[in-house]
Amino acid sequence: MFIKPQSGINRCYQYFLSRRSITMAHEKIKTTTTSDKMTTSRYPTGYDLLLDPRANKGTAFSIDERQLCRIHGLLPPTVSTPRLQVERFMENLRNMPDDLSRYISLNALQDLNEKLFYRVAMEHTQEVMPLVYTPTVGLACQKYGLIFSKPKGLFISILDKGHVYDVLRNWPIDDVRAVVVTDGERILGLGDLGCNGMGIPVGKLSLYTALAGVRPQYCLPITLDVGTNNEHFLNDKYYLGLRNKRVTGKEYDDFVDEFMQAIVKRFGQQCLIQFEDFANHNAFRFLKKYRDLYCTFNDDIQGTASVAVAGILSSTRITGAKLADSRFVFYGAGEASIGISDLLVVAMEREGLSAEQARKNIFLVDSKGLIVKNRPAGGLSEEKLRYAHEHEPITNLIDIIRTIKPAYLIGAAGQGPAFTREILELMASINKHPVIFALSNPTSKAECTAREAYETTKGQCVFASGSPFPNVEYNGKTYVPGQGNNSYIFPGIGLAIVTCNIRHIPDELFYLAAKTLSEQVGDEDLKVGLVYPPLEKIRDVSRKIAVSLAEYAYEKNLAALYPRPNNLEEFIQSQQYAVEYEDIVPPRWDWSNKTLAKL
Ligand SMILES: NC(=O)C1=CN([C@@H]2O[C@H](COP(=O)(O)OP(=O)(O)OC[C@H]3O[C@@H](n4cnc5c(N)ncnc54)[C@H](OP(=O)(O)O)[C@@H]3O)[C@@H](O)[C@H]2O)C=CC1
Ligand SMILES: CC(=O)C(=O)O
Ligand SMILES: [Mg+2]
Repeated sequence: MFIKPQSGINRCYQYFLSRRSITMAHEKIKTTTTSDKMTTSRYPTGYDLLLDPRANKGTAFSIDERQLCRIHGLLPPTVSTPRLQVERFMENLRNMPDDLSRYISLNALQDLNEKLFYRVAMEHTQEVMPLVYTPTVGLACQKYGLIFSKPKGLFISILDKGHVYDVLRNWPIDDVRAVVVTDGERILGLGDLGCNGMGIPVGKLSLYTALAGVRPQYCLPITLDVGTNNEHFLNDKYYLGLRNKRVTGKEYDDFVDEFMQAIVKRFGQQCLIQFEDFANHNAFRFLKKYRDLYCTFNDDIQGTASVAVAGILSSTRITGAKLADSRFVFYGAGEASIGISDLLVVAMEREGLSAEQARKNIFLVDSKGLIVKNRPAGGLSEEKLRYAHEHEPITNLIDIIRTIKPAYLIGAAGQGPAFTREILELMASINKHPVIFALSNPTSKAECTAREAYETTKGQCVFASGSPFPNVEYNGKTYVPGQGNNSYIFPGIGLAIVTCNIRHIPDELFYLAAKTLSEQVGDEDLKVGLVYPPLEKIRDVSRKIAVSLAEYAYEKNLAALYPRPNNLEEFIQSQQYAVEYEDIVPPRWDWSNKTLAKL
């Protein structure tokens, strides 16, 4: 496959892409066959086979395969089982000095042997997820200029304006079905990390595969580099992005427009475009602008809404209270909090309230205090205005809680510890089972820790957090904090979309996903405090979410895969990525053509 050179892209990079395109071309042949066997005709042989992450099995190649593929002697003589390979890798991983080293090592494994990487991630999800995702991915983004090794996605810069499609053509796979895109302006709660934000789409798409079984070849991480306002990076010699302040206004908007159109031209209308970690002032605008034109959603607004509402629905099984009778205080009034509030309104409507009545139960707090109609500082966006109360202004969170007396306190401000001992005690004095969600990421930005929440409320609270916390032993009981993170939602949504070609993503899908997720929480989970299913079940949970979304999509004529599979669950399961290595068999002699047959 020939790749047209792009000006400004160095030759090594071109060389890498052309090598990878050969690999991917092989991959394409493989995915269009029903056979589960690899033949030597479809994969590189010799040393090149060991450099192809999709085909490489490392020490698990059998002796026959080694001889057939001319790699005999390139590996030590003992053949490992995949199980032993996983154990060996985990042993090494655990011996590493810190989490950033572990992140780098996992990244390297993904580049070397993709199946082994996903086997490790699937069999050790609890241990590996915090390394490829929050919190470690936050640190990895901050250090991206130092640790970047091989491209895992596309960097499209504002200098490519007018040629975005040409850059997309450099991606060597045509059948891309899911793109996660960021412009790096609001990476977790860490702010503007510019081009270094690439770690986020890469991590999110790894979870598409590890948590839902979306095939990795369908996934494409993209960073739009329009500059950064982060002075630290502008002065950092290792920073890899453009060294200019962010381009804004019409030029930026036109660039994003061009990007959206180019994705459709390159990969088709059904290609999912997940917006991730755009700053507030762009996230809501783009969602409104593109939601009816493209197969797109904003994970920070809609995915987060879905996971939080799932946790809220589960929490009612512990508290016994109806949502309609509960008050909610959100610390933070941005993408996450507004998204959750809007979906919460839908949930309360299902309990019989009108939208207006539901909004009366929801109180948002932003950097200027409680959101009220007669705010002296003014400046309420359209989204905030929906939740503005007729109330006197209050600026202090503890005073707000004292006045509102909420059952739920949900943190998504990205400001770090804000739920003080006094606040947690106050919540416990108002409620038998206060619900405390500390959703901000990474861990350093969480509003409180799991231990602080359980200990201060004497084990009475229902707790979840955006980044994981270890179990807490308190008063002879083990509490298991759930991870209220959109990673419970977006992989299942992605799986439904890529398998059933869902063209469009209405809000209802996020409510459905929340309900389906909450229904997967068992009584035994609730007993230890979990409002989400345990991570070990995540692949099944994601599939269940995908099935319920696909059913809805077929009902509403939104799915383009025809004919509709009779059994959606079986069909979706059959499409999930398998980590088992494929056997390599010699090409068969085709007697009719007297040639070596290609399967
Ligand atoms: N667990 C999960 O799945 C997810 C977690 N998050 C996390 O949530 C956090 C926020 O993300 P997002 O909503 O997208 O960000 P936004 O920038 O959209 O919103 C941040 C909000 O916090 C408010 N805020 C800032 N400082 C304070 C303060 N001192 N007191 C009260 N409010 C304050 C801002 O106020 P103002 O409007 O006045 O500027 C704004 O409303 C991040 O840490 C992110 O990682 C996000 C998505 C998913
Ligand atoms: C989880 C996530 O999407 C965020 O913190 O931005
Ligand atoms: Mg995000």
